[in-house]
Amino acid sequence: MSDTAQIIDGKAIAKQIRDELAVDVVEFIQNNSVVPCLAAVLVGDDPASEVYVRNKRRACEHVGIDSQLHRLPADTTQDELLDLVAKLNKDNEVHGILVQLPLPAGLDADQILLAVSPAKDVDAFHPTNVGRLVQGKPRFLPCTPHGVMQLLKRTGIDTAGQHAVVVGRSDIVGKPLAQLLSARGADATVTVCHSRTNDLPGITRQADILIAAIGKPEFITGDMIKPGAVVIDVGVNRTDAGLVGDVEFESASKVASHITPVPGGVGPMTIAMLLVNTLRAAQALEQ
Ligand SMILES: NC(=O)C1=CN([C@@H]2O[C@H](COP(=O)(O)OP(=O)(O)OC[C@H]3O[C@@H](n4cnc5c(N)ncnc54)[C@H](OP(=O)(O)O)[C@@H]3O)[C@@H](O)[C@H]2O)C=CC1
Ligand SMILES: Nc1nc(=O)c2c([nH]1)NC[C@@H]1CN(c3ccc(C(=O)N[C@@H](CCC(=O)O)C(=O)O)cc3)C=[N+]21
Ligand SMILES: [Mg+2]
Repeated sequence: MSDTAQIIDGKAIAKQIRDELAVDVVEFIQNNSVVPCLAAVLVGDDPASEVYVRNKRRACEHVGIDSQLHRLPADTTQDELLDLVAKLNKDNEVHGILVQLPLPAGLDADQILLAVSPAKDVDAFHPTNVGRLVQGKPRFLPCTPHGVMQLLKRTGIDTAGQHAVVVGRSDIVGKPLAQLLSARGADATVTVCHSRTNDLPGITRQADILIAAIGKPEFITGDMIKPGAVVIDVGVNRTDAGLVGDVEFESASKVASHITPVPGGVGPMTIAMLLVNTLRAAQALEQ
């Protein structure tokens, strides 16, 4: 076995997906005389959110999808935000709606996400879309989990029968990813870990596929990884040393067979899958 893992190049794979999508967008525009459009809602001035929203809009532009940015001040009220969402729901020019999280303190994210029309819910955060996913009848796949599945698929990693360990159980990443990995077709055997898990290293060392979605810089170290495992790092943590994942890349890459870098791993895939969902929303709404 080699002592250096193969790097899974999320940036390159995301570009490949965007290039494929750009062709479909052209065809959609020719057939419908309508340009797919994503509306992003950004409340307050969280610097990380600014970066993500800027990246999302740039990616839209590259594939021929229109984007709108609705900026609201940090002191926006729940009713003002609900009004904007209602307006976007009704707007026939808008196919996808994304309310950037986290929302400033005082706003109730659950109520806002519930107000987004499920047909325009390109994040797949609405309870209807979450329920459809769990029932195996998804309309949209959640972007980050779908991005992870595409990374595995396009790297030629077969998940069937493999033990996938997901560290993290958030609604955005851990939970839906466990769902996708264990779904018929993907067929992994999934263990979900969290902050109350006993003997985490003992469990992560059993993983054929280890996914870190924790939000703690370099938390997963090489000694927690089974030799030859595939390691997917979802974490994005800003530290004094720059942007790092939830995996200590240096030690992990000596043990793993494949590993995603941060940046340039899962992050660009999340954005690519958002664009895929926006075209899908436009196709369903315009047909
Ligand atoms: N690349 C991308 O596109 C995206 C990246 N991210 C990044 O992924 C990371 C996770 O995000 P998100 O899921 O939203 O985070 P959350 O904070 O919502 O969830 C973190 C999860 O990690 C678990 N956890 C925390 N500490 C430990 C520990 N010591 N041992 C085991 N489990 C632990 C928590 O457990 P418990 O439930 O018990 O609290 C929780 O389930 C972040 O770095 C975020 O920035 C997020 C979205 C997209
Ligand atoms: N409604 C909503 N939908 C989301 O999908 C959503 C959200 N809210 N809130 C925050 C998280 C986080 N997230 C990322 C998207 C892109 C990168 C990304 O592009 N990362 C680059 C680096 C970017 C940088 O330099 O900061 C990379 O990893 O290479 C990271 C994280 C989406 N999220
Ligand atoms: Mg990344």
